[in-house]
Order: sequence, then structure tokens, then C-alpha cells
Amino acid sequence: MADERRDVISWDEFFMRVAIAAQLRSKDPNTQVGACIADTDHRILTVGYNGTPHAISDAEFPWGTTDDPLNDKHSYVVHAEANAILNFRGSLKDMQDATVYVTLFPCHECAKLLVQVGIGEVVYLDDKYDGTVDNQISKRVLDSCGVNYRKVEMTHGLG
Ligand SMILES: O=c1ccn([C@H]2C[C@H](O)[C@@H](COP(=O)(O)O)O2)c(=O)[nH]1
Ligand SMILES: [Zn+2]
Repeated sequence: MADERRDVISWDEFFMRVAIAAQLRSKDPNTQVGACIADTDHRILTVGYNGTPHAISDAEFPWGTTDDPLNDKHSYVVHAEANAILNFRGSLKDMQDATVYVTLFPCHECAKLLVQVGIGEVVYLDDKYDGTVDNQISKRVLDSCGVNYRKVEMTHGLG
């Protein structure tokens, strides 16, 4: 009888790979973000990525950044974490103590949303805005609300 495969990926790596797959759908030319929320029984609850609201055509959408808020993508894009929460079709009580896997450390607005839906832990891949004011607010929100955050370990690479 053959032995079982032992070199399998961890749950963390599995859910982060789902988040990475989600970010591949993003039309943002600069920063693509994916989010995957999994419950304490290792079930995927929902997935999202940063993109335009439904009614806005990707072709007409300004994907650049400028001082003019009317033409800046940040005014229009729905964040990956927000989309993951909004895409969820179950009962919000199922999100209690769930873990969000995000390819980018959540901004402070997303941190507040994640806290409000009961997320217990944030696992991130990249924290490229570490140290910015927004990032500090985000960490202050998570710290104050007792939400743990940690960087994922991808032992099997990113491919
Ligand atoms: O919590 C977050 C923070 C940012 N995003 C999205 C929003 C934008 O589409 C990009 C950030 O673009 P930059 O050019 O790096 O400013 O990431 C998100 O989905 N979730
Ligand atoms: Zn955000």
C-alpha cells in the first residue's frame, strides 16, 4: 500500500492561493488585491477582488491616480475585502471568528468593515504600505479590537 502524500500545502497557503487567484481578476493596473474569507472549520465563505461597482464599465473607468478626485480610481473602486463581505450569501454569524486572507494588508476602511462583521484574524501576503498613516490607522483599529494579524508563510512558493 502506498504512503499518503505528506508534502501538502497548509490551510493558510491554500486560502492565500485562492485570494491570489481572485486578484488575477482585478483590472487595476497598479495594485491587484484578492481576499478570501474562511471559517474556523476551514470552509471558504466568500471571495472578492478590487474592482468597479457593477454598473460602471471597465472601459470608461479611470484606472489612473490624479489629484482630481473625479478622475482618480480610488474614488470609484470597491476594495477586495468589501467585495468579499458583500459577495457573502450566508448568515453574518457564520463570519464570527473567521479568517480573512488578503494579498494586501487591509486599508483602515476595510479594517473597520472586517471588525464589524466579526473577523477574528487577518492573514496577509504583502504589506507594501507599511508605515503610512492609513496603514497605522488600520493596525490601530485591529489592535484595539483584538483582531490578530500575521504574514502568511508560503512554503510552496507563489507559482
Ligand atoms: O484594503 C484595501 C486597500 C486597497 N485596495 C485596492 C484599491 C485600489 O484598487 C488598490 C490600491 O491602489 P494603489 O495604486 O496601490 O493605491 O488596492 C483594496 O482592494 N483593499
Ligand atoms: Zn480597503
